[in-house]
Amino acid sequence: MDLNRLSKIRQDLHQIPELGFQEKKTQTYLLTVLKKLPQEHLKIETWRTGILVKVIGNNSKRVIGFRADMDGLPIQENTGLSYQSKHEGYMHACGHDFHMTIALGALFQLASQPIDDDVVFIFQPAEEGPGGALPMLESELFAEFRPDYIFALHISPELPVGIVSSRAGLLFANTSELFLDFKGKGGHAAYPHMTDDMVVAASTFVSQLQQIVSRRVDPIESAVVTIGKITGGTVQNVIAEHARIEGTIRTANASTINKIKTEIELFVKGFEQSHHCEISIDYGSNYYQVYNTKAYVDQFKQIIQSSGKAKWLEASAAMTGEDFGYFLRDIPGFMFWLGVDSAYGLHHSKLNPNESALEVGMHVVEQTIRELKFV
Ligand SMILES: CC(=O)N[C@@H](CCC[C@H](N)C(=O)O)C(=O)O
Repeated sequence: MDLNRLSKIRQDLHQIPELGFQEKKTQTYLLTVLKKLPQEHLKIETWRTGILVKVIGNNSKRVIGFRADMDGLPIQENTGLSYQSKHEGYMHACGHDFHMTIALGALFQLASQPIDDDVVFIFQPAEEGPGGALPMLESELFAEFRPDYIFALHISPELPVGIVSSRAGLLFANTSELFLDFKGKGGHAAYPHMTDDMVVAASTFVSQLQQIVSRRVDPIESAVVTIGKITGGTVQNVIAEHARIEGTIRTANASTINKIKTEIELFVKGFEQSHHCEISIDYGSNYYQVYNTKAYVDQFKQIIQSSGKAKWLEASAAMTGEDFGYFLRDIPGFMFWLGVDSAYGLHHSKLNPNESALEVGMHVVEQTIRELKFV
């Protein structure tokens, strides 16, 4: 598949970002493209809003898996591009339009010229939340497609086009969402002493919460608590009876996340007393770390270094989360970063990846499928 075709697919997908498990238009679009491919080697099944596609090998003994995530984010796009999102308030700001396009490109190449083994392309919903990987992995349908090794990519705006980057072991963090609802007595703006003011309570809580990372977690461990959203109150001259904060916890070690949760719960108990309020905690969805299998990363690095299509860069572990970690907990494999050179990063309303990276990604995925040996 050439760059023009890849670019057309990517721009079509870019215009229809949908949230996790709502990827209906995306699924329909992908199925339409898939139906145009030579069908004799393909087995296509849908799972919720996702799709599993097997390219049946010439003489199959094993199965190779490649996963692409499908969902967008609740972000208002601000790129000014001619193919900007048509879904007001939603954007492919994490590159999943790129991931799906690259998967389709590699699938097209493989369907035209299959290898001996079967290759499964996994179009997985809901990576940003609430998490599609774990329920898909546990589904009866997935058992029919289950690969013997699996890999995936994520775009990296910070890296130039042509760079491929990964590492053995930990690549992405353990994550847990964090939702806290504050309830207390509201009232007239002029009589604060007769209220409990949940806006003051929640904002105090947010700044003190950071001390859990700085004073309760061993500094040798890595941890992040980010609050990305705070809401509360109804109007400017009424003291709020409700506020809500929404965030995420990230740690390099799976056990540290439990330590942080215990500390948050202790802190909440004391805070409820001192601020005369009730706080409910919801941890939302939790993702297991992305931990790459060394034997596969070592081979992948060799393939990249001898490919002439891309350059290798040894990665550092990052605090990003990915439910692909659940696939890697069960099935050996790896994830890698693909350079797309954007001045604005992941989850930014101006993210604008360079489309020439689509071709690099497609070649790297196809070549890896053709050359990587099972270990
Ligand atoms: C690659 C990436 O950006 N992934 C997301 C995953 C989010 C999981 C969940 N909603 C959470 O916030 O914990 C990320 O924000 O790292």
